Amino acid sequence: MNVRREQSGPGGDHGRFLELLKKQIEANLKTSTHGEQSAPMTKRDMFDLSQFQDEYAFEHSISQYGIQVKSLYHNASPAVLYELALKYEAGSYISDTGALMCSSGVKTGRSPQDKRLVEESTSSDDVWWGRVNIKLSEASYATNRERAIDYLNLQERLYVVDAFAGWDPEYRVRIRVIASRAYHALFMQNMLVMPTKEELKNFEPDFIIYNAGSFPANRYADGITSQTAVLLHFGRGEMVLLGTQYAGEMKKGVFTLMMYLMPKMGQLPLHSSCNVGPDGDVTLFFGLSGTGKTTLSADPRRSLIGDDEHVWTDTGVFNIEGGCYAKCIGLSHEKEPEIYDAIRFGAVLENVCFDIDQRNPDYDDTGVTENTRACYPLQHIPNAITPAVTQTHPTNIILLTCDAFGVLPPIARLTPEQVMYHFISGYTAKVAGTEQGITEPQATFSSCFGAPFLVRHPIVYAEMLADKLKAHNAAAWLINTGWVGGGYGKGSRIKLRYTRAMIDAIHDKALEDVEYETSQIFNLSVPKHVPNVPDDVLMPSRSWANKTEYMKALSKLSQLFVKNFETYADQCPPEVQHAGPVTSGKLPHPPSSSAMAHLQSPQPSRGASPRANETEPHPENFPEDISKGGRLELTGVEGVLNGVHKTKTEVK
Ligand SMILES: Nc1ncnc2c1ncn2[C@@H]1O[C@H](COP(=O)(O)OP(=O)(O)O)[C@@H](O)[C@H]1O
Ligand SMILES: C=C(OP(=O)(O)O)C(=O)O
Repeated sequence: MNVRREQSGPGGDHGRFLELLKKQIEANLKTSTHGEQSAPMTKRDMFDLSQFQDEYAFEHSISQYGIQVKSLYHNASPAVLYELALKYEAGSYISDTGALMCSSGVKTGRSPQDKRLVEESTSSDDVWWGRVNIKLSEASYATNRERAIDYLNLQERLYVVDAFAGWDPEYRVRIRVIASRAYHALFMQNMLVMPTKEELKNFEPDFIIYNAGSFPANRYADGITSQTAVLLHFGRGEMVLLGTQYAGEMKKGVFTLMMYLMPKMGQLPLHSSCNVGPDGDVTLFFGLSGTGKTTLSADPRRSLIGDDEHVWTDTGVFNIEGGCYAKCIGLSHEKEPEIYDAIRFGAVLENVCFDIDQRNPDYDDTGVTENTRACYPLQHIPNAITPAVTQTHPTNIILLTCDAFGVLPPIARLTPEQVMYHFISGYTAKVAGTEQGITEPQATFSSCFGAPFLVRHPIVYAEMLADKLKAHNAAAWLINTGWVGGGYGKGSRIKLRYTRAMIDAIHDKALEDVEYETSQIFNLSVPKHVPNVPDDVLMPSRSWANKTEYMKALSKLSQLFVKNFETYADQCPPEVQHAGPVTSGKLPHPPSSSAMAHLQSPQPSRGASPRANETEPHPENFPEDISKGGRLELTGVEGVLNGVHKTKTEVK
């Protein structure tokens, strides 16, 4: 739809209806008396009472929130949004392949420290309060909400997007975005699932995003600490954005909503990508931002379901989103052809530098940010499946970690207990740019590989995953897409083609009959050979030139794992507690009971059984305290539990 709507002035609802009717009749008359002979009326010109009713209902609905702007662009076509962005939004251009290039201004990544959840009666008991979910009072929310609406009301024109979060009609949520920028509207039209004309009729949103990101928050309001505010109110079904125009906040706001809602419906939301093989086998790739979900799920041999946010339901998996949001840094046709070619008319390029004459993007230029992005509809990927739903349960679960210490093997097969341990731990690195203030990879524990988006306690999601794994017997793998041969600054990021070869080997079942060896400390089962990957890349103890440095880094990382897991240990069965690194021959925590207690220890039946590796040096040969000298430090937000720490969790 490409509808520009003029909103009513005084005269009340009835008056407005008549006014609309009059306008339409005049337009029809003009068309039918044009020229000597009656010009044929287009379908759009024809009197259509139902269209009036829809427009009327829409306007009525918008005005209920106090929005009084005259020009509303409702689910406008990409072409119209392009024109408006180019005309009114500084820093907007068309790229040589037809993408809309936009600037998000000062904020070029998410602002997790400015995210707040309103403490209110309908949701408060379910929330994992702490540093991820920081409380905000109703009063402070009201102040900032009003500020956002006041700002939106000052605009000449606003953009409204009505669309769904979720491809499965049973679980989808109706989202309305009200924004002051055409770029934000196009972004969300790509990222949400657009309704059909029929579905748009009587569309009453469950959740509204007020995006007033070009205007600062009131930093003197109680609980607000900067001019940026990313506010969620589950009771009201609302999100308010002030002081950030980074479009990723909206999509992650919707994901946060799904992280809250889906467990209420007994379904498991995951920060993961998903694709399907020619035989219908489904793979989920879990990972924090920058670990490779988008890159690795875009695979010419497999069909894409989605690149970032999914729900594993009782019947299969559905994508929450209608599009992808890929990182562009270092993008080339050679390395990532599907993503490169998806950047064409309809796609949004965010904060990408380009040649001023030719308008061709320079994907190597980090002049604005390292977090340059492309957002495009799923349909821009040649083998994407829409509706993005599969009725099959996953065969493979791949945990992606970007290890900036460079000590985790590039690929390891996990036992069910190890999956739970690593899922709960969520060890990875934040890559530069995705969050404000992160300028180089920082090691972090981001529970469930998505701590910034968790609403409930991580154990809630972990227990649901344990149930799914038990029921569907998926094979699980840990893939380190981070550093090899040394940590950040010394080693190098593992070549994408090697990671792809490992993923291919998983899908080709080429790792079922190879020999495995066990890595020390982490006790990970590592294949000795992977087709098209040099053997010496596979085991870190061999890929590091300096073995002493390696043992120091290994020892340090394992200590960090143990420390981090202390927070969760009392909620996990002994098998899961013992599935982490063993640093001193002593197991860190006493056994306990939990919903995960059904997990049993034996290795999964697939493939050859791992064999102990006799060649690796042992860290106890390197007794120095390396925690002082390490180059990488853990950042604080993830992995640290604050506030409510539930001893018993249940799905509500
Ligand atoms: N071995 C690798 N595996 C996956 N991605 C890699 C690898 N090496 C470099 N990269 C780069 O890392 C980035 C991964 O980003 P992306 O796939 O968007 O992550 P996510 O979807 O998890 O946020 C891409 O820019 C990709 O080119
Ligand atoms: C958009 C984000 O995530 P991803 O890179 O996973 O898309 C983000 O973390 O801001």
